Amino acid sequence: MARVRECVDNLHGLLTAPATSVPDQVAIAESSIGEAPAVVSYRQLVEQVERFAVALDALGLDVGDRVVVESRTSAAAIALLLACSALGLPFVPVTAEVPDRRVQAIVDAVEPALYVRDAGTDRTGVMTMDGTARFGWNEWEVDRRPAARVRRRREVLATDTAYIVFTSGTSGRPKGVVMSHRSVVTFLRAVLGDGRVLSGDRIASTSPLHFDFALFDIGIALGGGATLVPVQRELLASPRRFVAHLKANRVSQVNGVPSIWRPVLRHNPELLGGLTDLRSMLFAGEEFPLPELRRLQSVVPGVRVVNGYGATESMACSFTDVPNPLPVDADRLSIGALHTGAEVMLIGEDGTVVTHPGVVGEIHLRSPALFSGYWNDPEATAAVLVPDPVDSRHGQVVLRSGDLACWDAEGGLYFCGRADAQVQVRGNRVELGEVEGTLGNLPGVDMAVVVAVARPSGDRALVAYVVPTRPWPDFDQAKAVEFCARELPAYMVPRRIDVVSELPLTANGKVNRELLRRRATADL
Ligand SMILES: Nc1ncnc2c1ncn2[C@@H]1O[C@H](COS(=O)(=O)NC(=O)C[C@H](N)c2cccc(Br)c2)[C@@H](O)[C@H]1O
Repeated sequence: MARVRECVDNLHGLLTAPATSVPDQVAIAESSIGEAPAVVSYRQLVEQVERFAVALDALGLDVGDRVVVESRTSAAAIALLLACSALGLPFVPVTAEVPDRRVQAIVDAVEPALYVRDAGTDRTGVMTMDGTARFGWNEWEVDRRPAARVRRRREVLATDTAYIVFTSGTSGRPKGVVMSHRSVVTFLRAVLGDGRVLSGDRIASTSPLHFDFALFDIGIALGGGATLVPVQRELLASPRRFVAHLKANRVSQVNGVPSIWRPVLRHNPELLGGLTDLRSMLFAGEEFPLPELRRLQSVVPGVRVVNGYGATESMACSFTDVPNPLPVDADRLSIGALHTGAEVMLIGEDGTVVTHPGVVGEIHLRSPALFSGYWNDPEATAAVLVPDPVDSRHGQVVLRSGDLACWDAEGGLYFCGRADAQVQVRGNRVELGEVEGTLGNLPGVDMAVVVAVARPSGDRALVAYVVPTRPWPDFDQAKAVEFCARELPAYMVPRRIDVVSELPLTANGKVNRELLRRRATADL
């Protein structure tokens, strides 16, 4: 079987490089679940990668054959992903949190040559047509060998697929984001080049392996010769255990979606003050509600907070420091500090480039780290990898993000919601985020989510869900509606405002707006 050559861009090469310079540096610090060693050095990681590569090679797969890996973020899983990369086998990460129906849809779409799951999981509801195996640290068990195949390929190239990550895709049908080694390595090198990771860093990764945020964490930690500290999902629900884990591992950086901070901010914010090694936290995936962000800054005043923005289709594109402390009158965060080697254009509805401050346009990303396309979906691909709106003659495509934003006079770039989050209410365009921002200013409201519900009349009604800063015995809905009526035009005032103790989350930890929309439709 072909093995990637040293000089060819590949995740394996980038993430195992520190084994040459700092072989005894800890690569991954695992809470000692099962028999996996508590810490794994770069040398030990590379040895395990090699064992998996030999095992995979023995199965006779061909470059490009997909391997579905079901696992939590672990040293063994990372070693397996890197072994797949070395052999040019695209990995498709799934986790126990992904329901059978969705895993089946992914398996049916990618037709994996091999489905490997970590010994800790057992999933019976998924039919696979080819090879199956189980793995662990120093553990490899083939249950069903993959069918024999002709090996057509002789080299692993930078343009070969590193991974396919399925996104929920607002349209409902999951779309497989196909990322090449060249794209993801180019992106990670740029972020590392911007000096975001120091080799002594200990980076807590709180995202599930099926979410590319986890792949980002693995990429910058190992690519930067730092230490990755996986944080399992069950720890996030318990503030005491979450903080204890961060402290025990002397974590210097915590990466995750905004919701990972919600439980500790609500129940035990004082615990965060004890994290003396914590230097920075990076959030990404959705906007951080400003009341919560202010509270977070107040309990960890010296910690750098970075607003990471970007889509799986380019992994990410900007990392902007949040002003610390956030000015009192700030009602939005910039996403304008692009990593080196990327450029954003705002395109107006008329297709021209928007440069005037305050004018909203759709973010188009020019970058060498763009995805190859959606797996087996050329139409969806053509809709987002579009000709360069400035000059299409050179044939280069840019990523049409679906996100709206505007510049300010100082070059700050401000997120103005998803293009598909613009709704028409009684003929008026409403940016749901604007209504959410206003509700967020209501005293005692921690965060607010506003959804638009289609009415039989064809019009839309706005329904708001607010999370109070503390248990709120008698939320006065009339007063809240009155507050909105004073602050917003009539068509932007929610029809209902419900108090919820917490908001439903997606498998990636983002607010589950789709579920709230369904709930609002049922309630109305
Ligand atoms: N910082 C923000 N403010 C506001 N809206 C954000 C932010 N980050 C996203 N989004 C939204 O999420 C969409 C994209 O979702 S995604 O494809 O699932 N990818 C993601 O969420 C995660 C993303 N790949 C990623 C992974 C690792 C590091 C970083 Br840094 C970013 C974007 O198009 C935006 O609409």
